[in-house]
Amino acid sequence: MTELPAPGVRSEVGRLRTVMLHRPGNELRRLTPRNNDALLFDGLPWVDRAQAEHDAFADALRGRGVEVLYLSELLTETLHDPEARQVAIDHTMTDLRLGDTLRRYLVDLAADQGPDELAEIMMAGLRNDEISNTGSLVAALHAPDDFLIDPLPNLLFTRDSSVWVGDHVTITALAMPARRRETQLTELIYQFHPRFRGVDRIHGWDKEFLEGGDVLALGEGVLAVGVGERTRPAGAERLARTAFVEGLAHTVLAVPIDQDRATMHLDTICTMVDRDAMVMYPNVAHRLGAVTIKLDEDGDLVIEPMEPFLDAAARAMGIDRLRLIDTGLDPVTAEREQWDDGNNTLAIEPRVAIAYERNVETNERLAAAGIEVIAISGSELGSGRGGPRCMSCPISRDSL
Ligand SMILES: NC(=[NH2+])NCCC[C@H](N)C(=O)O
Repeated sequence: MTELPAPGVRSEVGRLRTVMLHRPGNELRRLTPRNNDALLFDGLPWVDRAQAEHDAFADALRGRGVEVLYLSELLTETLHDPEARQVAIDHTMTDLRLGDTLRRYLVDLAADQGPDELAEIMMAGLRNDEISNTGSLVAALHAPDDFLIDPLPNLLFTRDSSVWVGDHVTITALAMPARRRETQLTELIYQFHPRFRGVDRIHGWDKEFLEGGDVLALGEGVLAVGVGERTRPAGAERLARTAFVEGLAHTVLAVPIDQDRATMHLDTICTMVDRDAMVMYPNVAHRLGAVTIKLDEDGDLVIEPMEPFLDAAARAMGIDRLRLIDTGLDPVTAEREQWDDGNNTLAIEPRVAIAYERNVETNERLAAAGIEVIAISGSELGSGRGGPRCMSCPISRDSL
């Protein structure tokens, strides 16, 4: 039997061995023009096509020797464990909106389901017209198509709901109400799935907001954490302190980003494509700043004054210069391609990255800079505003 690659991620570009994806499922069929904004989608994806695009993404990874794990399969396998089932049901049903009668009904209903059906309820949610008479005022007064358990269409973006820092896994705390429940699922998987037995977990879904799309492993022991619409300063501070104390990092850069949908995570602005090179949204490249955080001998955080991100990053990484791949685009093209996740690439080894094909100009500039671009189509996947990096959670990468 061949050994499974040991879990652990210490860079953005080390050879990718294992990744967790989520093939979009019925949770996407829940999106309507009335709920898509709250559920953080800019349109209504054609689900069959989104699945086909996602299968092509997974094939591109497998074609390069990457092991693809699916969140839904891990979840279903996890739900074979009676203790995990109990925790899953308790967490899913804590919502105060339900009231005691409906909660009791739903707990019983959930307890009767097999692992597949229970996983499906946890991911795709439950509508009022999908259950029968409950004797609950809450159910009686809700419209038939109201959700009693909300669907999780953003599970697709596995980047955000957990992030490996060295050999520890971070259970993140997602800022938007539509995504909060996602990290209860990732916590369940990492806590109970046999594959992850013995793995140390840090942070937690009940902690300060911290999203994986904001966390970049710039190099061994160096993290950059975007702080903006999603990750809050307190979330970045807790991650920094924990990473120092656990010996997972020696330097953390906190990087303020605009609190806008277009720049919701640091990885919508920049991603690494080589040991010492990034592709970055040109409209912000030279005004991005960073605050360097370290730990002193007394165990106190040392927080340095703000300086240009590229300088702070190079110093922390111990290199002369962090190369910026200048996409040299005019500001309008740059803005369009940034919106379509042109800067959100997934490196599978140094100088090889997966990117959306639609960002023609950004991809040309990457190729001209010596980066092999594996282009995938994302016309439907992109309607949730996330690219290849957002749609992947690396579990194992080789050290550089
Ligand atoms: N790492 C990322 N950039 N993730 C993108 C997440 C997109 C998702 N619809 C959201 O709004 O949360």
